[in-house]
Formats: sequence, structure tokens, C-alpha cells
Amino acid sequence: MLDIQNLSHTFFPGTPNAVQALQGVSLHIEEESFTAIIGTNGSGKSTLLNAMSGTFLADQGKILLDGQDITRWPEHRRAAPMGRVFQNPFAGTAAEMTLAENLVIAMRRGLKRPLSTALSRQVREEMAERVASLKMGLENRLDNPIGTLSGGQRQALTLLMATWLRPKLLLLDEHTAALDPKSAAQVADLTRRIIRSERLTALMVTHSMQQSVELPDRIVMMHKGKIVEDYAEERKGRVRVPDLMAAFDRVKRGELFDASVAEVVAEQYV
Ligand SMILES: Nc1ncnc2c1ncn2[C@@H]1O[C@H](COP(=O)(O)OP(=O)(O)OP(=O)(O)O)[C@@H](O)[C@H]1O
Repeated sequence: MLDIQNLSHTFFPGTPNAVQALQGVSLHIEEESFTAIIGTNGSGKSTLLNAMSGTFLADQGKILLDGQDITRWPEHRRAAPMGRVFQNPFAGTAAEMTLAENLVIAMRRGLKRPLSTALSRQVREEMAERVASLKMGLENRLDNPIGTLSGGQRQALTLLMATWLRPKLLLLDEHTAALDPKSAAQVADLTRRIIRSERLTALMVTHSMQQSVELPDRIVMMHKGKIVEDYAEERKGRVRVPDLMAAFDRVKRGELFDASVAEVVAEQYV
């Protein structure tokens, strides 16, 4: 479904501030799988997501989505097959527009037709039904500005918008990190429900070890622009938070250099 081949990117190349944010990252993502990307600060997690969504064009490497080479596609062209939720609950929605108007934009993502906010009764009913599935009572507030919602409610709605048209790929960039613990748990639970029920392919950057153990099928760990660990299938089933903490320690001590070395080292620990 998604194939990232040898992706590299350097910010400010050839200057004293050069940062090798991605160094030959290769990653194959299966259809309908849910992968968490964890890693040390500045390890390149968000840069990897940004490279996929086309925020910038990577210096080297290839990105294939469903066999199609999208490496040079501009960001707006990738917006049709990719849904995205950011850390900031205020990103991705228009505060002064109503919930219904924001949802109309989500429903028409990638279409070239002009935006009209006039809604048929049928569309409004579908909207109310899907918003009700969030179990936050927001179906009664469709005509309120989205700016009146709490951070958690807004992030739940953003998630619904990002997945409305069943994207080929859902990218979640620390989307619960800015929320209070209760809202974060609620949005995490909703994330799992939507990904499972819509059978989405998703990638989630997170700093929460607990979340990465509980939610996805696979955990990929990054450090200094490289993938240093990859917990999939039975290894993912067995891994617990202390194992991840131990892997972080090994990364910091320089014992894990890339995923092939990590395989060998990790077998001794998990
Ligand atoms: N637009 C940019 N311009 C310059 N440098 C950047 C840019 N985006 C990221 N970087 C640098 O690239 C490196 C990787 O950053 P990135 O945000 O991908 O890390 P991260 O793993 O998501 O970190 P964190 O967990 O702290 O959010 C960092 O050194 C960062 O400062």
C-alpha cells in the first residue's frame, strides 16, 4: 500500500545549520494496518510524515502509494488520498465556520466543484448521524462555530473530517498530545474505533509509550533520522512499555544503529 524507499532529507544543506532529518528511511506499510512512529526528540518523526504528505519534497528516495509514484506530487494533490490530523486542535478547521460548514469542506476534499454550504436534508442527516457516532453530543451543535468547541471535541471532529472520505492513508501527528488526559484518552479511543471500523491504513506519531503499545498493530522507532526498531506481529504483541523504555536507553547508548541491527539486539530483550 505505502512504500517508502531510501528517503533522505537535509534542511539547510551546505550551511553550518544543516540537519540530516531523514537518512535513508525505508518502510513498507501494509493495507489496513495501523503503525505508531515513536522516537527521541528531533529523530525525524514529523519530518517523515511531512515528507509523505508533501509539505516539502524529499532530497532523495521514493514514495509509492498503491504502486503510484507520488514522490514529486505537490501537497494539494496528495490531500485527496491522505487525511491528516495535527497536534494543534486549531489546525485543519476554520474556527469561525460552523461544524456543518467545516464538514462540507471535508466531504468535498479533493473535488474541483465550487464550495456551496447549502445542504440537502439527506446530507444533513448523514452528517448528524456520523457526528453522533463521536458520542459527544455534537450532533446538536452543527450550526455553532467550530471555535466554540473544546480542544478534545475539536480534535474528534477533525479526526472525523480527515476520515470522512476514507483516505488511502491517515496521518496522525501527535494528535492527542495537546489535550488534557481525559480528552486524550477519549480521542485515542475514537481513533482506534474509526481506524478499525473504516479499515483504514494509518500512521501515528506519538510520544506516548502506553498509546503505542495499546492502539496500533506495529511500532517503528526512529533515532537521528533512521529507523532503529520495528515491532510487528508477535513481537508487537509481546512488547510492553518497559521494553520500549529499554530500547530507548539502548538507542541513547548508541547500541541500535538501524533496524537490521535492532532485530538482532531486540531479540535478546523482548
Ligand atoms: N522545516 C524545518 N526546517 C529546518 N529544520 C527542521 C525543519 N523541520 C524539522 N527540522 C529539524 O529536523 C530534525 C527532525 O525534526 P522532527 O520535527 O521531524 O523531529 P521529531 O522526531 O518529530 O521531534 P519531536 O519528537 O521533538 O517532535 C530536527 O533537528 C528539527 O529541528
